[in-house]
Amino acid sequence: MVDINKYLESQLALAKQRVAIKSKKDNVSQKSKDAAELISKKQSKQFGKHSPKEDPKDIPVPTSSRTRTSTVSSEKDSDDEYLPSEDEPDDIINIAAAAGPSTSTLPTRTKHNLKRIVDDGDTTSYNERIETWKKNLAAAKSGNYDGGTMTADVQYVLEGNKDPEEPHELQNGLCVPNFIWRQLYKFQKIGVKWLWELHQVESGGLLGDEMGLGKTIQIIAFLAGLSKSDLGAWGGLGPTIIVAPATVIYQWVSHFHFWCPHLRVAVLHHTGSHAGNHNQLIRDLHTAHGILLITYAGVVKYTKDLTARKWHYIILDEGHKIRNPDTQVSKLVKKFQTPHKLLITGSPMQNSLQELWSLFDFMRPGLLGTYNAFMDHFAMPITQGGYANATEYQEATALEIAKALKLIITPYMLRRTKAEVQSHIKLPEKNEQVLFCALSQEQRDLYMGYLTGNTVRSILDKDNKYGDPLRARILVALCTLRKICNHPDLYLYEAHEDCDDIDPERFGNYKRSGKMTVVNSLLKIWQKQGHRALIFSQSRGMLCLLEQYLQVQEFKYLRMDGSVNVGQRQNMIKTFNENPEYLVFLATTRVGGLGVNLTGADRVIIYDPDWNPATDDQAKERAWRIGQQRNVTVYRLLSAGTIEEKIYQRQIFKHFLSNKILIDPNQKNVLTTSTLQGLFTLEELNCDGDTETASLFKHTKINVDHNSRSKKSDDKHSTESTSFSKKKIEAMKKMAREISKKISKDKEENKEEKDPREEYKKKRELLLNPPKVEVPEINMVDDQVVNVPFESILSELDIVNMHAKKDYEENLLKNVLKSQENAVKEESDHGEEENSEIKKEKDEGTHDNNCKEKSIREKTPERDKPLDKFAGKKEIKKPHKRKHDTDPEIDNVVAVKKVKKKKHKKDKEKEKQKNDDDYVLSKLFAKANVKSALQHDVVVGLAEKEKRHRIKEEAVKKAKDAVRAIRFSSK
Ligand SMILES: Nc1ncnc2c1ncn2[C@@H]1O[C@H](COP(=O)(O)OP(=O)(O)OP(=O)(O)O)[C@@H](O)[C@H]1O
Repeated sequence: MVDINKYLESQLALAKQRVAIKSKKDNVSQKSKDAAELISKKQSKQFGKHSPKEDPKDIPVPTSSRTRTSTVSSEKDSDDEYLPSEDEPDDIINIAAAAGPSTSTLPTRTKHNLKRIVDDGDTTSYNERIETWKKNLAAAKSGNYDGGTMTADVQYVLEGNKDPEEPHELQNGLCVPNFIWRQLYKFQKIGVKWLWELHQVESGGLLGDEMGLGKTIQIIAFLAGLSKSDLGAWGGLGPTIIVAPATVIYQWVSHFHFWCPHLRVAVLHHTGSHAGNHNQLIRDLHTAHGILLITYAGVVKYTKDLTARKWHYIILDEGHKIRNPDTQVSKLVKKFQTPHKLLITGSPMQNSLQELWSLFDFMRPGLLGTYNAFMDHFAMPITQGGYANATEYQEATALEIAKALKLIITPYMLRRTKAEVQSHIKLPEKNEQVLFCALSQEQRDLYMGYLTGNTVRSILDKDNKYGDPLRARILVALCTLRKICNHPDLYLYEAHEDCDDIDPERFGNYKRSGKMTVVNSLLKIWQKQGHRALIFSQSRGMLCLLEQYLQVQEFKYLRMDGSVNVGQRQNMIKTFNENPEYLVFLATTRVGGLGVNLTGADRVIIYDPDWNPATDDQAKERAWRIGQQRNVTVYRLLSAGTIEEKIYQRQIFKHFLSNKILIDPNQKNVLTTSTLQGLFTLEELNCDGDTETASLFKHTKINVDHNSRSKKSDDKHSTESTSFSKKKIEAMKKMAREISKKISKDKEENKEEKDPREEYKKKRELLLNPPKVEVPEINMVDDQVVNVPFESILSELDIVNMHAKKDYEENLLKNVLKSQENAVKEESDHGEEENSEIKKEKDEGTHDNNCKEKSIREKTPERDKPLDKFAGKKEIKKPHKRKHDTDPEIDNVVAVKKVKKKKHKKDKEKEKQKNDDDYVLSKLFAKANVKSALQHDVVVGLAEKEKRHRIKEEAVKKAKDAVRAIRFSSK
């Protein structure tokens, strides 16, 4: 039976730890208290302007004054950028302003002389383009082509095909030009056929393929088909409107010009080539049955003139922008009178089910009923059933309703994931990690100062004597905390905005921000390794600091945010993709993160998380898409223990919700809603050295061998356990299971007595003895902690971890050690096998290392030796020093590289990426104060799903082959 004294001892240690944390919290510097006071006062004044009677939902969030770092005078206030996201701003035309900051502290940004893409708004330039295209085509046909603007049909002819007009005819007469059709992937052809089917039944639809799978080309191929087929009332393709975010409208132009050069494509925007009256352009385009490209803001602006005409097609690119049914633009796009409404988005559902309703209300009005009916009968039960504390009945109901909803929407929504079509597109690997970065001492001090300041106190005050709108206070406080997480100066210069004594040496210095220190390490390693990076931040202020850093380090970069002219964005992207001299593409998540192709980069940093996971997902998908040749690694940076962790947890919940409808109604949730109090605390690392989220999702945690850590590492939280070999941990788990069993047995024996710790034991057993640790059923996390209240999980995990890791606990377990002997022996044998394998390796260093280790072991005093027979295994597994393949100068390379004989090329590539990433991680752990790392896609439960899908696909393929084989054999 477990010794109750030991149990109490561990509880006591935990309590002491908490007291220590609390006393640390009280230790906030005067400087930080003053700053918090100043800011709280300013914020208080802003709250005072609002009437206490206002409905919290309608309260505009007060905007505080712009930070000094902001470079563009006309930009919106930076607080907006930290709030739950809405639209990206259209462009701000004043490029000169964007070229340099207002203070002399920042170096001037280099201006890039980028060419623009010209649309067909201006009749003369349109006619010239058509002339040139026809000449090129004729030259290609006659063999005299000397390198003009390339189009898909010219390419087709140059490849030896005679007739560029040759169509590929689909059932019922749609003639897609063969020069496009042959270029489509199989799943894209299916997409075009699906669009054609919808057309024939006069229905709208949602093309929801995952980002980067070529939705644009599918739409263009379909429209090209219509325009080449003499069908229906419009005689083929009638006038069409495509609404798209400002950043991608010129991407559409260039795609149309390449794939479908005969169509007239004009941009209705002040950057477009049309000089005259907008109504004239609308009229011309309408008559020419052309394509009118317009931004979402443009729809609002020109709505009267646009809706006055009949259009054949209206297509919304990044159509999730109308996910809120109450916005003006959502209401306006629904006014167009045509059944042919298409919506394109890689993130069909981002936050809630009401969004799905809004999208369907545009392209298939009535299908999901009225808003109220849908919310009552579908959205509410599904959401309720998703909470971790849902009853069994609620869960079952949610499941059935989610299934029904999926059935209803399936015919009108086509969504393929990259995993599903991987065999067609052969995308390289992607590795996605969440890095928990420690705050710098200064950030920590400021953070605590603000938490104990007036604004936060007023929020947490239950009586809310202040009478001003709580929601506004919360939002402002959250924004402020997020600024501190990014860099102290984003906060401090708000506090001291009237003061002019900026120290240029100190201002924006990367060492003062935990996350920037990580960025610094990453970029330096990546530059050596030949990688190129995208860095996304929510805030332009932060972008300025990052820009300043890049300039100081003399890293070549490009920067794109709302201040860059819409007409130039496409060329900026092209320049980055084509010129490897640029190490970094810096962008705001909302401007650079949507719709664009940035495959020139193979590394992505999401500097700060958005409340909406889809915003971050969109951003990271800029690099991992068709056209990418190299393995991609994505790092999401989170400041450990702060509001950013809470945002990440919220993201996971939202992921769960959209997966439930779009992928698998069986998905279970793991998190309950966190309390207000929880948002305004600074969590300390637990006794395991983990952050809150890392311990919650500990099975997705990436363990870097700490032998590869720098010896100088001052990480006092690093735990002994992390250097245990996998097998030792496994064996420990086995031991832990034995204890659990023993506890259960004891409990059984004393069934009559109600043990107050019964509940605890049950949960502990669940945690210690998870049903499937390595291969999760649905979501690794679900299996273990579902139905356990969020708050209680954390403290219990602490105890469990201590049980599993402390030596004294191992002593306590002596009574079960015997039963483990066989297992341990087995492992020992296995270890010896490995040992002999290693010995076989011709690397002489191996032997040396083993010898060295042996001598060290001999010198180790008895009490410091590893406790049991694991010791032998640990020595055997300890990797010999090996220089990293991509960077021979650096020691301390990633260890635990198993010796295997033959590997396939793909495995090798995979391993190389893993080693690259492990190496980067080991450096980060050693130098840059990264506290822990999680595998993001595993956290959101998708990786497993994708794997299973692939397995299933393979199985189905096998079955089909088998059927074919039988048929063939009978013939
Ligand atoms: N069949 C194809 N042949 C060649 N290139 C292709 C093909 N399909 C897609 N691509 C390329 O893949 C990239 C991604 O395509 P596209 O921008 O249309 O993706 P998307 O699905 O619209 O992504 P997002 O949702 O991020 O906007 C583009 O560079 C495009 O040119």
